[in-house]
Formats: sequence, structure tokens, C-alpha cells
Amino acid sequence: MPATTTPDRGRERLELRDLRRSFGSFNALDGIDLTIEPGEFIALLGPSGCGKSTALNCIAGLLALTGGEIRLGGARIDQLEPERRGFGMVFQSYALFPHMNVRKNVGFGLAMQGIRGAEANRRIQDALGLVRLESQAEKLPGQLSGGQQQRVAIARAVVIRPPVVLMDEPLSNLDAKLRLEMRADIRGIHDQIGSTTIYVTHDQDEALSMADRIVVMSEGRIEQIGTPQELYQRPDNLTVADFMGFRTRIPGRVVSVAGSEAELDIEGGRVRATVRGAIRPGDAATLSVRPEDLVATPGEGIPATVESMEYRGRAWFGLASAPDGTRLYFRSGEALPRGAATTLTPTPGSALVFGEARA
Ligand SMILES: Nc1ncnc2c1ncn2[C@@H]1O[C@H](COP(=O)(O)OP(=O)(O)OP(=O)(O)O)[C@@H](O)[C@H]1O
Repeated sequence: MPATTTPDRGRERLELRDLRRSFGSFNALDGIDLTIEPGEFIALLGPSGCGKSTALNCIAGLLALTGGEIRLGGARIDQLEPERRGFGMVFQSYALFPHMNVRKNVGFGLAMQGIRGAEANRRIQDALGLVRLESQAEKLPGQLSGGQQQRVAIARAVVIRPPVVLMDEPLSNLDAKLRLEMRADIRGIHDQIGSTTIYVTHDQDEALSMADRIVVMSEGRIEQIGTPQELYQRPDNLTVADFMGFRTRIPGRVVSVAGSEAELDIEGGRVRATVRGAIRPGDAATLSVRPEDLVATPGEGIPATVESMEYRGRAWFGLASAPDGTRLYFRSGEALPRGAATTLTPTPGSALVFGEARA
């Protein structure tokens, strides 16, 4: 294990208490409460404009709060300058110094802290080892690929042994294959250095595959906090369900509720679904299901007219419309022609029912 490993640096709890940030009358952060345990990998997930970057910049100290407080290891840090917080930052745009070689870029933060000479060289070497760039140390950023440049930015962030590493969509500029590789690398680096990581993304797969806990945000507020499994299987509301891939929503009415199961009348028949939130018989409700779990099956089911289909390797996926115009994303074992009449059925145990009407 490289000498950059400093498990103690990650042993401080980060507490966000009622964080608020407004721009004029607009509340970009509208009361964020979150306790992050030492060494945790947290993903902030949400649509564009929900306040993820604002939250990250407030934690870094690049943006002042307009309310609330931030504590690290119990001590208030929200009044401190960014340098005094000592957090590592990685941005989508890499933000490297173009005229400095890789070694100097990585060493910059150390120089700012007055760490020079043999100690600095040893730590730079360790950080370059961590991101597997030892052989590129003398190159300028412009001579590296996008993925390599982002590795330099990561090395620069972790070389100062930060208690918290903040990453803002670091993989967005990379191609799909590299993104997959880098996910595993970033999680591996997190595990090795023992820091706390807060990772901003709008990509559900990234959050699910990397994080210990995911914080789903919308409109400056937290919608739900949970492990990837919790969020994937049991989203609390339709906003989170949407982010977790439950694309098809079908309006209906609750017939009966028994424990966590409900029966729902929808156009085309009666379906069973897992209850999310408070619902009672007679309530209007929304059935929510993932496209891969709503299957075209001849016979009984939701009547639908096929609008389009696309082949995705293992199966065909399509968009159909119900008689009332509801858009239905579904899966099929075969290509169905546009305009064809079909029937769609949720696979057992896959559908959720929400009583709320919002989102
Ligand atoms: N300096 C600013 N002045 C005014 N409004 C701002 C400013 N910075 C951010 N906002 C607004 O605050 C909201 C949250 O922005 P933020 O960048 O945090 O969103 P985000 O979730 O990170 O989105 P994205 O994924 O697109 O970066 C947006 O509506 C944005 O327009």
C-alpha cells in the first residue's frame, strides 16, 4: 500500500446542518441535512440544476453559505477559507495548469502547504503510483489523454492527504468505456487512501456502482438518502423512482392494501404492486415500473399500441401508448411493428405503487 495511506485523515465525521444558499430570491440549497461518516463514499445524485454543484462548492468553501453550518470532527468549518479546510477537489474540466508538467501539477498543493524537497518528492511519487502515471511525470497536460489528465487531477487532489475529497462530475468528459474503467479506479483510490469522498453525478449507474450511500436531490432539497440497494429497490417517491429507472407510470385506483402489497385497478386490468408511501383503498395512485419489467405478452394485460422499438442486444425495448395516451416503456422478446396492438404485463414483484401525485 502506498505511503499516501493515512487512515487517520478520514476519521472525522462531516456534518451538514440546514445548509442554505440563495442567489437573490432563488434558493439553490433549501435546507440540506446530512451526516457523512468517516471514510464514506457519498454520491450526490440529481437532475441538472438541483443544487449538487452548489452543495459541493459550499462544502469546499468556494461558495459562502447563506444559512446553516458545516462541521468536521465537531468543529465549525463553514467560515474557513478553502485552503484552511484542506479538501481535495476534482472537477469535470480537470483544471490543470497547462504550463506545468504532471509532477509540478501534482506537487502544487504540497508547495502551497510548504512541503518541499524529499518529502514532497516521495508524496508526489506515491500519488502518481496511486493513479498509475509514474511514467508520465515529465509530460505537460496537453500531451496526455482526457483520462490521464483526470488521473493527474485526482493525484493532485489526494497528494495533500485531505480528510475529504470532493468530485464534481469528474467522468463527464470521457468516453463510455473509459468512464467504466475510471469508476472502478476512483473507488479503488478512495478505499486505499481512507478519505471521505463526496461525488456529484447525474448518472444513476455511476452512483449505484460507486457509492456507499446515495443522496438524491431535487430543487435544492434531499429527496432520499440510502444505500444503492435501498434506493434501487425501494425509492420513497416518484422523483427518486424516476432516477432509479422506473420510467413507466400508469395512473390507477387502489382496490385493496395488505401489508406492503396493494391491488390497483388500471386500464386493462388489476395489478399487484409493492406499496411505497401511505395509500388507502379508493385512493388515486400511480403504478411505476422499469421498462425491463413491463413485458409484451399476448393475452391479458395493459392494452397498448406500439410507437417505436429499438434492439439492445438481449432484448427489444419499445415505447407504446395506452388508450388514454399514457406512455409505456416496455420490453419484448421480438420486434413488434409500429402501430401493432399488444398487451403489457409487469413481471411479478417488480411494480411499485405511489399514492402521491407530484413529480
Ligand atoms: N452564481 C449563480 N447565480 C445565480 N444562480 C445560480 C448560480 N449558481 C447556480 N445557480 C442556480 O442554482 C441552481 C443549482 O445549480 P447547480 O449548479 O448547483 O446545479 P447542479 O445540480 O450541479 O446542476 P448541473 O448538473 O447542471 O451542474 C441552478 O438553478 C442554477 O441556475
